Amino acid sequence: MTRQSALALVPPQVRHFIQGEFVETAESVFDDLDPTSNEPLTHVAAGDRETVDRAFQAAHTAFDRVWRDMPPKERARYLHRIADGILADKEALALLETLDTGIPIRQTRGQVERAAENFRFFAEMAPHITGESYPMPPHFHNYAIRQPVGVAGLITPWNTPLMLETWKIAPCLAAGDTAILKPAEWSPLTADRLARIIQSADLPAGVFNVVHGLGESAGAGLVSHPQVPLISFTGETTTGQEIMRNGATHLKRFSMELGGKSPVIVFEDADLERALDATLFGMFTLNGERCTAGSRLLVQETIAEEFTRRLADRIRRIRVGDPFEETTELGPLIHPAHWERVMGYIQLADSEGFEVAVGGRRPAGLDQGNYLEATLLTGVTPSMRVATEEIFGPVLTVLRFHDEAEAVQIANAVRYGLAAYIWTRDMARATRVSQQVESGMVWLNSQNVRDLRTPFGGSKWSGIGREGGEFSFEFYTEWKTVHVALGTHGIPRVG
Ligand SMILES: NC(=O)C1=CN([C@@H]2O[C@H](COP(=O)(O)OP(=O)(O)OC[C@H]3O[C@@H](n4cnc5c(N)ncnc54)[C@H](O)[C@@H]3O)[C@@H](O)[C@H]2O)C=CC1
Ligand SMILES: O=C(O)/C=C/C=C(\O)C(=O)O
Repeated sequence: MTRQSALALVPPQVRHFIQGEFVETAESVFDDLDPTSNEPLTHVAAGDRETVDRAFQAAHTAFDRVWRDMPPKERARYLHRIADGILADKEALALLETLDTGIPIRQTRGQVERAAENFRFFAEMAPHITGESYPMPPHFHNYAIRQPVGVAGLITPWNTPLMLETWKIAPCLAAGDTAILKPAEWSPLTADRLARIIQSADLPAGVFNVVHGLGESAGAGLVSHPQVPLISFTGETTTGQEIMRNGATHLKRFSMELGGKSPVIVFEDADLERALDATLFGMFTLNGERCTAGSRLLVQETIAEEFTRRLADRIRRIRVGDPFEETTELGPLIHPAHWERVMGYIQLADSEGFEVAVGGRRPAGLDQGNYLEATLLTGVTPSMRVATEEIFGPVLTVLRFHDEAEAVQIANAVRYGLAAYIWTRDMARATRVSQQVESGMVWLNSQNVRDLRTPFGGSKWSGIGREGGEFSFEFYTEWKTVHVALGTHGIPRVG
């Protein structure tokens, strides 16, 4: 029933949204696939450099004529209207997100609420973008203001797409910039629905635009556009590297939210029941396709056997199946190519020497689509590929450590540095380890609970810059310093 309702919401073709309209273009199209069957759901316009430039002209004009100089409170009113529109359309958005990504419906509902909250949060911040004052009596009063920069290119991935898109669009618009969103090609449906909501909110034409298409054409077109000064990117580290190379010619400003291989460190004195719940939640929700997933479990050797046994029991009970069923906990992965990639890691068991303790196969009875059992890999050592590379699927690797020093050493032995989760009742140790671990974010005795005011992002190969609260505005605005002479004090004479 819900699946039928979702199918009824799919447009016959997903089109670009430019200058407040869904536009017809003569370009080619590509298929958007249903992850439960890999049958096409619809066709999507494949934007190119020309489409990007058309969107740029719209966004640039709107920036210049309407948005940059609109009082922030008025901008905020539009953002609140968009949040209202998202909430009013919550079930449709959740259905489309589940249809497109395979994320279970109970989880996509939460993601839609977070998308609305992203708009509310930045709407409330918009009037509070302040400057700095530097009095220099008696001759000068200097001050610095933050101004919008221009047209921002927002390039987003396919995992939890609506939430991640709105996490960029909301601060971008709140800051006074205009936007061109390039959604991921594997999950374009909620971006399309969001454009309809934004159209109904009467946002001035051109302030928000969507160019669909492949990374190498539409995405690359945005990155190489000479007049788009900002690129906010979330996606794979290797893509981020390419984007930085391609954007270097025009000295773009980048925000980079990249991959992760985050450790969950469980010490023997931890509240093991809660640590178990949090490990399962952090790894297996969003189908394991979560940038901050705690995908490397580091357990102290004294409790490793018992903890791993309990973990394995719970992982066997994870309900894999139709993402529209309310009881489903793990749906199909996004795309057959991604399924192959994740399976490729599991198939390294013999050559690398680890054990597939739970899962690792297509579940019985789910022959179509990209289903995979929740998987636990044991006997993993720190240098194995499954311990160092991002798998980005429902695959948890378990490693053992002897003491605190070894835990930190293993935690830091990867290129990534997005998140870390530490479980211990010894707060002195928790504090020490949180300071030594190389990651942008740490959660102590907690799962990934979000506070939108805090800096979100990664160190090392997990990113450059931070999103969230004031940190988003650091990216979407430019400081300008103004020096004001207060009198006619002497100027050193030259010539
Ligand atoms: N640090 C963070 O906050 C987050 C990071 N991610 C990361 O995203 C990845 C999964 O997402 P994917 O969609 O597979 O990433 P991806 O890097 O393949 O694609 C992301 C976006 O970049 C576009 N793109 C690809 N090549 C491009 C190019 N040459 N120029 C411009 N745009 C290009 C794609 O079309 C897509 O819209 C994982 O590595 C995950 O860890 C995902 C969510 C949050
Ligand atoms: O909460 C955020 O702002 C971002 C979260 C990102 C993920 O959970 C993800 O990409 O999986």
